[in-house]
Amino acid sequence: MTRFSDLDALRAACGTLPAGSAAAEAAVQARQAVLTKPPGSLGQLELLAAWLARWQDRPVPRLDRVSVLVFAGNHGVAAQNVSPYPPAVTAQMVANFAVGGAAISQLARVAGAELRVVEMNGLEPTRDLSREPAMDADGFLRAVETGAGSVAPDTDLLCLGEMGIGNTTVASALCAGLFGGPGAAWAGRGTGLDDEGVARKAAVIDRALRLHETARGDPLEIARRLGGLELAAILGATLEARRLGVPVLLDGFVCTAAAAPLFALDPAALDHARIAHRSAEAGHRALAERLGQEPILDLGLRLGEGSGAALAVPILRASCACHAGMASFAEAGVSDRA
Ligand SMILES: O=C(O)c1ccc[n+]([C@@H]2O[C@H](COP(=O)([O-])O)[C@@H](O)[C@H]2O)c1
Ligand SMILES: Cc1cc2nc[nH]c2cc1C
Repeated sequence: MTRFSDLDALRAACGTLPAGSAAAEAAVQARQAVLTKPPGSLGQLELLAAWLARWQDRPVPRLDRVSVLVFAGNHGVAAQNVSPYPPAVTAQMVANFAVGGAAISQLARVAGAELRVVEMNGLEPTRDLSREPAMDADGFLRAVETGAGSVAPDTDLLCLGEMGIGNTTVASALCAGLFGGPGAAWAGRGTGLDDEGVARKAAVIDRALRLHETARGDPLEIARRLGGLELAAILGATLEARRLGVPVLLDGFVCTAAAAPLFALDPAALDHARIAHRSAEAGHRALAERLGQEPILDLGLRLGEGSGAALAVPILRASCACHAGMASFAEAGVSDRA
């Protein structure tokens, strides 16, 4: 079990990341070139097979064991009237996950993935980040460790998701803290705020940015002050997956923001993690661009729970099936001359 004694220990772990297998990626590219299709004609499916191979360190990638991990947490900033829903909904939805009644329950089943839900700190809220740091160092580091400790080493693909009323405010504050810009540049409707609600949310974020100004330039300190427990767990799980050779699908805006401090520390730190879909939440387009990623899907979802990540799994399964199962030109007796 990974333990981090202090923020410096975590920062050091973020500075020593495996680079993935260039040989496995090259093997996929070589095989793609002889399969019965014009070069490049499977588009993203070809690129995704190569990506999986690199991070699984397998010349023929596979998806036998796909896991969806949903971290749930509550947020002190929810007291600022930044969500249309009360924090009690977080626990109610966790109960709904347990009995299979949530969207992610169905989407994980469709994806052929195991679903696990991790309640952070008994769903006790963090402190209100517009008034004080959301977490102390110990609380932040234990949450990162919980995330890291939730990743099973034999996982072929890890889908990350979250549940937490108020956490689009947290994610927006985190983005503004990491990448700059006022609250208004990152605040969106979340679960359904009206225009007045979005303006209130932006003002709450601006207050938080002023309060935590001294943390600017220190991504982990920003994650501690302007983040949340389930976001810290997502950061920890993403980091541990890199160490274990497990490719990651990040769900929408909240998940991507949670992993973004790793990118701010090292722009290569999320090379093993793909944004599964572009959320309709306002800040997600700019965030994906900031991370240099084009999301795999764009279906207008704005749910969270890992829903977009689970939805991308069948695309990756198709990518693996074509790569492993297609015939070569020689095997099929098809002319490879254009
Ligand atoms: O991640 C996203 O793209 C996303 C966009 C809109 C809403 N959510 C979900 O909605 C909840 C947070 O919304 P809110 O309005 O309470 O801040 C939380 O449970 C998230 O999973 C998530
Ligand atoms: C009902 C509901 C379901 C959710 N799933 C993720 N965030 C959510 C927020 C609400 C309000």
